[in-house]
Amino acid sequence: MTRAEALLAEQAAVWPALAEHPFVLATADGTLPEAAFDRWLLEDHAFVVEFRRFLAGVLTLAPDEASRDVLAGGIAALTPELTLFREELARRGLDPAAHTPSLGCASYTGFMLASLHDGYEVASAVLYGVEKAYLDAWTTVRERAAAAGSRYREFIDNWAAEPFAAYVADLGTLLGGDHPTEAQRVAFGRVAAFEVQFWDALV
Ligand SMILES: Cc1ncc(CN)c(N)n1
Repeated sequence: MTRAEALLAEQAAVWPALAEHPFVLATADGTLPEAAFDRWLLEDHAFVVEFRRFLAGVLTLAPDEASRDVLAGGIAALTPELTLFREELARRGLDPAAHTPSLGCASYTGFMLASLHDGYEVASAVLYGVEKAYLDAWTTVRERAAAAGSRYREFIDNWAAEPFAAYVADLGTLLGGDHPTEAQRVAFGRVAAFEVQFWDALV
């Protein structure tokens, strides 16, 4: 079992709640109220802004060029992702500069950025968890929404298509094949809990 598999296996009681969360299911079947999607757009835009700083920090900690190549690809992908957020926010008349992130969002991004001080092993486990959580949630949206089509197609394509799945697999590979360290296990558990509370706060 790889480190990534072991970390996920330990969260088997929590992880499925991400892909089965009411917010995710309502996004999939098209019943999500517009106001809830607006809330998510503002909160997740704020999250991604901080996430890019975190990812840049992980890149500076990475021990070799192969890892840095993977991480640099992740940073590059955030440019079109942020454009997608900002265009959708503008279409909806929402101003991200006027949005104060919730305490839950601020706690999550604060935890993420603080994990950089624990070094590459922990920060890379946090990164894997953050990205795997969205891959799994948005893959559920894609699978359930496929028949009906979706208003959220661009967001589905961002996180549930092959390039992102391949990137997340690469992030898992970067963790290596050993048993996770205790610090990685604790940090990964925190990511799972933060992801659930992020969705909970939006419904
Ligand atoms: C809360 C959250 N978790 C993960 C991701 C994927 N980077 C995100 N955009 N937002």
